[in-house]
Amino acid sequence: MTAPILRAQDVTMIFGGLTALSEVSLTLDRGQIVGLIGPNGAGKTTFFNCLTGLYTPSKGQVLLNGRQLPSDPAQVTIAGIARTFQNIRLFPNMTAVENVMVGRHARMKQGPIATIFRGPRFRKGENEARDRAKELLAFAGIGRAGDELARNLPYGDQRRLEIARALATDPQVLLLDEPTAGMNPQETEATRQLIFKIRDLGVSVVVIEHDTKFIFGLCDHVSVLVQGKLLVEGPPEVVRNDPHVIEAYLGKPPEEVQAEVQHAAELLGGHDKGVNQ
Ligand SMILES: Nc1ncnc2c1ncn2[C@@H]1O[C@H](COP(=O)(O)OP(=O)(O)OP(=O)(O)O)[C@@H](O)[C@H]1O
Repeated sequence: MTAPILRAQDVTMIFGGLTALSEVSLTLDRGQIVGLIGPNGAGKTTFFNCLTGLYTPSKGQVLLNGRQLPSDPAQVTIAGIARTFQNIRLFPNMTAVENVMVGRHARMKQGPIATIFRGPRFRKGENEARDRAKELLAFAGIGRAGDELARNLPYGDQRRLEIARALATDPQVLLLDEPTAGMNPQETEATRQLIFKIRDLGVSVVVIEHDTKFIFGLCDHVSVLVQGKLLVEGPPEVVRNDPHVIEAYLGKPPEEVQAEVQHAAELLGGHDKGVNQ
């Protein structure tokens, strides 16, 4: 068995008097898609921030390929972790291609002299970055939008553009924070297929989403955070039917939920179809 690509161990994050995360652990294997769900304020984005060097955990550690994560986000990108944000963060007045090229520059080795004088080596690097950006836009399904300003793109395409830009850094691990927020069902399904394609490239993915149906139809493994603590984790079919998870979402006590699940199973002739389908 190969070692996990990413391992967060007992990550705790305290802001003043508020414990936003308490001893949260997560293991991401190569080629795996892991989902992170939980109610508002559960600590999901804070956890991503700990995985990208934006926050240094108060306790615990994050290991990428068995090595301690750098504490600087730019170094984390170079080490192989890329992310998208809950609120889209594009350069609105740059074209789609230029936005992706910004991601590509994290990987380029242009020295300051080459950049200042814009010599042949600089131009070669820029041309390569542009070609790669176009490839990635096509991969993300928005190849036609290369010359459009980011701010003029439809919302769903902006989200895809963010993913293309993250991929331009050649990540081993991609963290997606609510990639389908605000999308219609067709865009959501297209995003699900895009994430499968990304996984097929060999990139391991962690996804935060409120849409549990999307998560259960996408992920190999799901972790549920509630009030900064890991409530349940496991395969989607196990997590989906866990009464504590249903309680966290529906606000009902586990016993009541269990009774409802039982009742529904009886009505369906003994076939438990699950509650969140
Ligand atoms: N920089 C910060 N300083 C102080 N408190 C913070 C900071 N960042 C997050 N928090 C607090 O930590 C808790 C977890 O927030 P976080 O944004 O991680 O939750 P979330 O699960 O991503 O929520 P949502 O689903 O609404 O995005 C919240 O109580 C939030 O107010």
